[in-house]
Amino acid sequence: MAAQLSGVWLNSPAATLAGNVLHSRGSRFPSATVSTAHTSTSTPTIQIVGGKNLGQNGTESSKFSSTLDIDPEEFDWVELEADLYHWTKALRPVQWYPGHIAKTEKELKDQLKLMDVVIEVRDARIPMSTSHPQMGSWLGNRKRIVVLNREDMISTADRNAWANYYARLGTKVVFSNGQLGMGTMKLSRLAKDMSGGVNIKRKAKGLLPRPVRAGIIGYPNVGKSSLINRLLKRRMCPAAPRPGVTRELKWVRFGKDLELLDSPGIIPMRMNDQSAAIKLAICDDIGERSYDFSEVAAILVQILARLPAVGNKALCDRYKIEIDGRDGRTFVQKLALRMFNGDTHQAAFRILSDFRKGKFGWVALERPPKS
Ligand SMILES: Nc1nc2c(ncn2[C@@H]2O[C@H](COP(=O)(O)OP(=O)(O)OP(=O)(O)O)[C@@H](O)[C@H]2O)c(=O)[nH]1
Repeated sequence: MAAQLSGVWLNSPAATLAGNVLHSRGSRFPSATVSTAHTSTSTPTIQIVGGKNLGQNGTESSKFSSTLDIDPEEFDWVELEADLYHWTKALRPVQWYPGHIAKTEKELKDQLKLMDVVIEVRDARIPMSTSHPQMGSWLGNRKRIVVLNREDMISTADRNAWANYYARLGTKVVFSNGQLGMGTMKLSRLAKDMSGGVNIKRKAKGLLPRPVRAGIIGYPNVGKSSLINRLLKRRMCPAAPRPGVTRELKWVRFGKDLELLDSPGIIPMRMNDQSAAIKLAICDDIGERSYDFSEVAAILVQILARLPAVGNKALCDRYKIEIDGRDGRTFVQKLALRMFNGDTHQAAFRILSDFRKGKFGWVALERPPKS
């Protein structure tokens, strides 16, 4: 079954960035060579820069030109995941399970029987980490649509990879932008089409037709309420840039033939997968009290340094700090010393918020398994 895709295929800055920086094929992890090749003494002041400006004196670009010589499509995501597993093992575990989530989980299970179709919203940057491990058993054979929201925050190549993956699985997928509304009409049409059988059965029993009921569920902060608000063109559900804003389940009507359930974000009681937990923290999809900013930013630096669409060079260009091998912790400390009077929390916050704002280009932190 072909994947269902929303209309707009964006040429993201990440794709452009990757296109601009692909020089040649070379070592698999060129980043390791950079720290020994560069000395920091040539950087007089720290300055945040964006775009393609390669440095204050124009020479740094050549020193770092070898950091991105890997074909993004050849990148070994499995190896990155394996490293991420080891990096996160030593850290304090990230756990977040506020009381309202336990309550929601229970209520959602009760409401499931009312739903004709379940719309599972995920963060397009981390579709695997925003997939609840128990979702399959809760839903059983229920009709399901997977929504990859925040499509604006990934590259075209990321999007194509996920679209192909879901097409292979035969899963209905819609890419959406909950801020601007892209994909929402497609989603409502698909929900109605998939549930058309409900009213055929009702008619056969002599019952009047009723609106199709679609439950919108997913991790915190992935954009569930925003999608509903965009569809309704009204702010019916609370939405804000932090996890845990929606606290109550709420059915709202869209036209005469669709009802949507907005629900608070759910997350496993115990996050066994700490790589996923760190990615949730990086993407701001988990309460910020649950993690240490410096640790999470250090891991983010290590991930970004490895990603072909970002690499050491983008980090160095932005902060005018070289990365020592793959040591994100030292990078955060150096940034703290240079810009924030030694305050690593502030330095970490800057790196995380730069990533969340797309200052390194729009890149996904996950790609689907190859087969
Ligand atoms: N860039 C971008 N931001 C989005 C998108 N969708 C939603 N947002 C933003 O993400 C934040 C969270 O959106 P919400 O709709 O509150 O998320 P939620 O899933 O309902 O969150 P909970 O209440 O925690 O369950 C808001 O600041 C939205 O403006 C999108 O597609 N792209």
